[in-house]
Amino acid sequence: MSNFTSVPIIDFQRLQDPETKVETLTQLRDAIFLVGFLYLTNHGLESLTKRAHATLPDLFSLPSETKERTNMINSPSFLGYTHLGAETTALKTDMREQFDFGTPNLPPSNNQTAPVWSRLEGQNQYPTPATQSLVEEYITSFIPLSNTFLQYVAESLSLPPTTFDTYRGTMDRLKFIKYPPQPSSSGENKSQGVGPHKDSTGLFTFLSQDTTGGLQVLNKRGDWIDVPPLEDEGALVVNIQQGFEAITGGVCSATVHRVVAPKSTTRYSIPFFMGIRMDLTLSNLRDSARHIVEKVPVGEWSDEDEMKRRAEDVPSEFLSDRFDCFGEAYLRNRIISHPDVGKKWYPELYERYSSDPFYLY
Ligand SMILES: O=C(O)CCC(=O)C(=O)O
Ligand SMILES: [Fe+2]
Repeated sequence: MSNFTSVPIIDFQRLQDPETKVETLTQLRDAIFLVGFLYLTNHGLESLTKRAHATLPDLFSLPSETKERTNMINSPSFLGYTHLGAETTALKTDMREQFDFGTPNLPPSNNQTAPVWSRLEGQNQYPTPATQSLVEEYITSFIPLSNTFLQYVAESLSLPPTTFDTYRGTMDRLKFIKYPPQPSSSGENKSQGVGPHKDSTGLFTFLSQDTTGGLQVLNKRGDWIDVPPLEDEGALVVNIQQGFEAITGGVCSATVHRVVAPKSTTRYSIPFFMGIRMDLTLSNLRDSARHIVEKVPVGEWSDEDEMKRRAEDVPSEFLSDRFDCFGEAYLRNRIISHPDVGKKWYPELYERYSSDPFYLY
């Protein structure tokens, strides 16, 4: 990551228009290489995201018994409701409330010998039928957008458009999040909406945020850079996840980000997390990294050595030999973020991960 001071804007229509495509692919490549975050405008799903946001105040105002009936504690797949204060990031409590959903109607895995992480793909818990239809429509609409985007990313790196298609997982994730206001008097401990992290469940995240603000990304100098809502309210914030970082050997790194809790208004956001194949092993990842990195032209980069170094020794937990495959690293992330759920469904892994400092951050 370089010392960027703002997040670039990529116009999706200009990527699709043959007249402007080449120029926009260059902007996309710079956003991917240098920042790891971008705004995506004119993507065509603006009315859907607007409609989804309009439902969130009522959804979160449902009686707590209704929300609690869908508590994530019921789900070995970490799908469902998380009340305020039940999630931890970077060892601190996040001041947010949320519903996690996954791609609906996946075939159930009945295989007794399936690896433990295959339980991450499971059934949703819906608080209302209206939420179910909204979630189904939302995920079904974001799958083609994210797939097309992934092909443009490949093209922007001078790779064939389908280069990353085989890494695509079967389950994407969607979250509806509420950040209630935390007045300054509530103390330093409560200013964390979500703590510093890299997204860890897949390839790219597509986030729809409201007009409140609070999302920040970390540049190489260690400065937190604001990612404010744009005047174009339909813009999505897109960022690289650890899965994409791993398959590109760190050439495209996942940028650390956080949300500072709002002081006086409620903030809502909706991230869609594009899934990655969970059976990828460390050697698959290393091979793909080598194969992809070799082809990415670094010539125009001002600092070729920096690029090579990143490609070789990126500190990605998904390239760590502590984990056999991506699904295992992903499961560890879920267990650390939602310790109560982890303890219930995966007691041995919970013990291992929570007693070894390596696993905690
Ligand atoms: O709410 C946001 O703006 C970001 C949320 C986020 O980073 C996450 O849930 O991974
Ligand atoms: Fe995130």
